Amino acid sequence: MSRSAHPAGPRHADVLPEGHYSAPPADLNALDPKVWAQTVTRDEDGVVTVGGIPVTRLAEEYGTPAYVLDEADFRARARAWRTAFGADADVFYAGKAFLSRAVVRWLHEEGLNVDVCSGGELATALSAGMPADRIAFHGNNKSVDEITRAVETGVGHIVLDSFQEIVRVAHIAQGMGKRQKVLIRITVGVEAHTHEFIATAHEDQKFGIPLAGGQAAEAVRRALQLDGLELVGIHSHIGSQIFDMSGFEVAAHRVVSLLKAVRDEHGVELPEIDLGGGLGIAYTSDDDPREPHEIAKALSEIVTRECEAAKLRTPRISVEPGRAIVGPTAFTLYEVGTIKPLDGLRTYVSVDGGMSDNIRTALYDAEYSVALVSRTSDAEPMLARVVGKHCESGDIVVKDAFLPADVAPGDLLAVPATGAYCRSMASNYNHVLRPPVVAVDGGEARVIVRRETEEDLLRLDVG
Ligand SMILES: Cc1ncc(COP(=O)(O)O)c(C=O)c1O
Ligand SMILES: N[C@@H](CCCC[NH3+])C(=O)O
Repeated sequence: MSRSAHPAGPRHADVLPEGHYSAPPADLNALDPKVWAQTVTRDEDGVVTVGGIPVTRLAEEYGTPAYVLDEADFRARARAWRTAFGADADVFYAGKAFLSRAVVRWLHEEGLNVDVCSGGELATALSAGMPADRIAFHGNNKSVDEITRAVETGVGHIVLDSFQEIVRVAHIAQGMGKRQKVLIRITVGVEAHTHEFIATAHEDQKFGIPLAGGQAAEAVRRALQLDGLELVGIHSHIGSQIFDMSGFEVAAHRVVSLLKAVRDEHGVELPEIDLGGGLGIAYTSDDDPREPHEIAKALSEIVTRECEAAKLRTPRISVEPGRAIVGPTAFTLYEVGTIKPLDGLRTYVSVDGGMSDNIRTALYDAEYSVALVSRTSDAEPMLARVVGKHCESGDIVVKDAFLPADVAPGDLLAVPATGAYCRSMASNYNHVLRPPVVAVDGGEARVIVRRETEEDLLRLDVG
């Protein structure tokens, strides 16, 4: 990542604190289209608009903090994945990134399927009308109740994550007189270049069955023997927020090698492979994401080539993008509260949310950018840290950012690229209420997930 050691921030230029920071951008009022949703722009008064609506109006109507989601952008990204993979492949949107009924309806309309990993996500997808056979069920520790519901409702497939689960799902399906379609999730032994908490294909972590030591082959052997299961394929997901395509390519290669081994041992050609999600997005201008058509081309080429070489029928490919679809489509709108300049260090700019609406900075040391969106400013750049309102010094939203030095209480700030893993990982820490998700499109805004209320909190407190 390109990080300059010496930003030219005039107010703090004498003693620069340790940490990651870039030089201030040439124009603090500019909005880099790499990190902002597609319809975001500034109007002639300098106010940022999205979907044709000024953020000042959104703040007045819906309050802050709020996640603001650009529906046209979401649909365009979903469609780009659908088109890139074509009719011979399936795109399962990873619901863990952000799931709501509106989103499920958009996905349905755009021809995507959904991957869920809990009873709650399954219920949301079903209640919004996603046909059960277009839902895949994931998870490393699915409960008996979750498996039973998944089989009962007829989900398209269940992804088996362990030897115990192979037996458990077979037993439950057989008990219902059903034969459940399943894939086996394997760990291909790839070191994905991402934060260790979100890398999932190396061996020492909780997901999947290792390819190493013949364990994946043994899992296939067992699954093929059980009446309650119809083994249709192999699944691999190497991690998340990945830019380097080589990890996906190695994973595809290893999955095809297993298909070949299965054919050689059992005479069975498994018809499907799922290569998971994980494509990275731009959180700051330093990130250069790959496009869906690039990953589609790379994956289909390698699978086709290797299957031809092995004289295997080319399997149907599916993928599970989450972040790459929803991440860039939303920003979080905050109001500035207390401002605290620390001489020789940086200025702490507090906003009315924090780690309860975006845990990613605290959890993964994630980097974000931020902009003043309620007006433009010609003031000098000021090295700032955008922090929340929680009782925790790690409650940081944007660790190192340049904001105009005249930023003041009441200004609106927006943090782009918060569509994925922000609302879905939000908490009630300090009994702060989770923000709404406001969808905007063609000059209209509507709440798709409402703001939590104190009544919501107290309803659960039955003591
Ligand atoms: C099995 C599986 N599929 C898909 C995803 C979605 O990943 P991403 O949001 O990085 O595309 C995840 C999360 O990392 C996952 O665990
Ligand atoms: N929650 C993580 C990604 C993990 C995805 C689920 N396997 C993030 O915010 O980056």
